[in-house]
Amino acid sequence: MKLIALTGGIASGKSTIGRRLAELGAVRIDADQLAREAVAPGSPGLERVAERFGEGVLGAQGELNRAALGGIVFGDPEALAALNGIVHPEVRRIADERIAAAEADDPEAVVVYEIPLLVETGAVRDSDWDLVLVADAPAAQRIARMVELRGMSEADARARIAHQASDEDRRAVADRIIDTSGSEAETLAQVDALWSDLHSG
Ligand SMILES: CC(C)(COP(=O)(O)OP(=O)(O)OC[C@H]1O[C@@H](n2cnc3c(N)ncnc32)[C@H](O)[C@@H]1O)[C@@H](O)C(=O)NCCC(=O)NCCS
Ligand SMILES: Nc1ncnc2c1ncn2[C@@H]1O[C@H](COP(=O)(O)OP(=O)(O)OP(=O)(O)O)[C@@H](O)[C@H]1O
Repeated sequence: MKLIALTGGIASGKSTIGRRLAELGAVRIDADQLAREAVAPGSPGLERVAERFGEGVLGAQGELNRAALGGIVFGDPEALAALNGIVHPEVRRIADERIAAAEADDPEAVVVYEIPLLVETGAVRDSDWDLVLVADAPAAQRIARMVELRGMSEADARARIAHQASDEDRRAVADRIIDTSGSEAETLAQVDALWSDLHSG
């Protein structure tokens, strides 16, 4: 098995790269999705979140009210650390389970773990990555994408970026960088080249 960590700042093209790798045959695991599973309705994770942050973070159907919880934790580092302490170990546990299952299914599998907060959560040190892959485009371009493609305000887009690790910090842990500042076709061509490198020698 080859285990790849895929990270990048917001709107840097991670999902575009992850989807292409999956089309080429990789097993794709998405940390954001696992973080949602960790606090799914009825999960022990959600129960702990409600104990810590109060019933006000639950919706009418007992589901997580993400906006309410976001309002509490983004702006209160202690609260965010408490939330991370509940969610991240669970994400890690599920990820390890999925990675082991992929390897059991195919010992030659390429597994791509898409994790936006690879640097921020310290996960870059936690696992034995065969390759750390970083999607990289200038912040100004990513802001333009968030504004034009997602209808976000420029101020919101800037605030999201300001909360994340810096491009320099991500580049410092990269084994390979995909430059996503060009066209989407240029991004995909770099992914295809990476895939053939993975399978040669
Ligand atoms: C607080 C929550 C419920 C808010 O949900 P919401 O859907 O409103 O926002 P979303 O998850 O899209 O996050 C928005 C942005 O905040 C940043 N962010 C999210 N979680 C974290 C975190 N733990 N630390 C730092 N930044 C974070 C990211 O840059 C992200 O792009 C949610 O972010 C959450 O559960 N976070 C903790 C779990 C986590 O770390 N998730 C990230 C994947 S491991
Ligand atoms: N060269 C490029 N490479 C990748 N994506 C591009 C490129 N040019 C434009 N885009 C567009 O930029 C947007 C961001 O891409 P994507 O969703 O893959 O990013 P992401 O890093 O997964 O985002 P998020 O952090 O918000 O999950 C998409 O709408 C994509 O079509």
